[in-house]
Amino acid sequence: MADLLTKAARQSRLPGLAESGWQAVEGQDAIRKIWKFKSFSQAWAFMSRVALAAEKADHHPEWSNRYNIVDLSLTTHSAKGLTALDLDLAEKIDRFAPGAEVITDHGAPLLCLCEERAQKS
Ligand SMILES: C[C@H](O)[C@H](O)[C@H]1CNC2=NC(N)=NC(=O)C2=N1
Repeated sequence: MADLLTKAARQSRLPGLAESGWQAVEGQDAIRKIWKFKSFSQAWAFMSRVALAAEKADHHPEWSNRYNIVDLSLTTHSAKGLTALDLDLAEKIDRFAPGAEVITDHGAPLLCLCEERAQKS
């Protein structure tokens, strides 16, 4: 079973992930990132790559998809917190979405493409 991250590992690896948009989840030892893609097709292509990487690593995200938006959290259930498995997968996932907009305000309402279109018309 994977061990919880040591303080040293957190200090060396979390800042780089924070720089790319991963944020701590309140009340939980987990990290979360939200991407906004230009289309559902791009979001789904990203999710397909994430799914394959997750299955290969036998380590799976908690995530949701709303049209062109993907909201994904990582933690290790068996260790009840962050392990190297989460950080390794997060770094891999970052390579799958180079062009997407990263949402940094996790508390703000977020409009998907159809809601944006409805607002304009
Ligand atoms: C049986 C299987 O190895 C475990 O359930 C794995 C699968 N995927 C997992 N994914 C995550 N995120 N945490 C886990 O503890 C975990 N455990």
